[in-house]
Amino acid sequence: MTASILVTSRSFSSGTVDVAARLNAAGYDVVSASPGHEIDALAPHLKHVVAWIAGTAPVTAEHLALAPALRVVARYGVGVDSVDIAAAEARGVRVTNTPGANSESVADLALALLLSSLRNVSAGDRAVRAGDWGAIRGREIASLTIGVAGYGRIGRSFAARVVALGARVHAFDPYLPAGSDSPEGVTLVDTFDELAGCDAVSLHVPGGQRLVTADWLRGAAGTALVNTARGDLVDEPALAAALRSAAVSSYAADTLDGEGGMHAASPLLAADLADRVTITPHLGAQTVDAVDRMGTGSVDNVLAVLDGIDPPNPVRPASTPTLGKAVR
Ligand SMILES: O=C(O)CC[C@@H](O)C(=O)O
Repeated sequence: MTASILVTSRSFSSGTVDVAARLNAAGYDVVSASPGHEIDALAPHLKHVVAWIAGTAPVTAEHLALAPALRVVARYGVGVDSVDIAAAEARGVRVTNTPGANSESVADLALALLLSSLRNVSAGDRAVRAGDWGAIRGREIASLTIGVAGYGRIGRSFAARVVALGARVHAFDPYLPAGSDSPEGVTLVDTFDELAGCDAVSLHVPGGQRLVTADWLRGAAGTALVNTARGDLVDEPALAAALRSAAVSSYAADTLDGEGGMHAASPLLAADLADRVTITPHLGAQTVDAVDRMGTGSVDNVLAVLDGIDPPNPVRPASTPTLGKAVR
């Protein structure tokens, strides 16, 4: 019987590179299943598969227990907050990801969301459709100090973009070695709290932790908040209150807590916040360019593990840092 590889990422076969053909050529069947990772939908496949190319939905100990032949969970993307890495390790299942594959794409979207917020693009579109051609005032990006939480690959790419447009950046990343240098226009700060005073803040840190809490929001003064990372970084009820009190001027995010199923109940989707809240359906990595790199990278990882060699991008528990309070 041919061994099977399970694919649950949303866009695996939609790039310009035929990544499934590489798996077939190596002698594996490719089975696609629900990106929501519902146990009932996945259980019949998990029984047989030797590898799983996974999207952003959780990969839990329960899934892993149903997959006796599984040798590798390859995240199609970067974030591994969705994978129970300890449970995988305990079962001898390797976990891999594709670092850098979507950095430029996510940084582009973060900039798009920031500019959209600053210039009221969504609110303007809604106004026109409602028959209103009035003026809505925004801010120039070059007049702003922008906080960047997480100064890794994506944070740096985003910072470079806004500095090129004339903004100043304050970046926070506790994993930078003390005394690290930063490029012109970027000042490294010591705490996430220091970013609350910035005109805008963009989040580029791993999920599984709460950074934007009611406490942090008390320090905000009209901040435009952008989140292309993970929905659980934000206390959504507290943020909805901060938007209503104008402590936060806008929220533009590519993610919601419980996205892909539970997100419809988010307090951030309330009708009275619609002009100041913009949400996109996790599009950050969904470019032709990033899809090709994530597909190629995840296939490289899977084939290496199945060939019995070290994958190019292994993930270990110690390489998943946290900055805020854990939420799981
Ligand atoms: O769209 C995807 O599957 C990638 C998601 C992205 O957040 C990542 O973890 O790299």
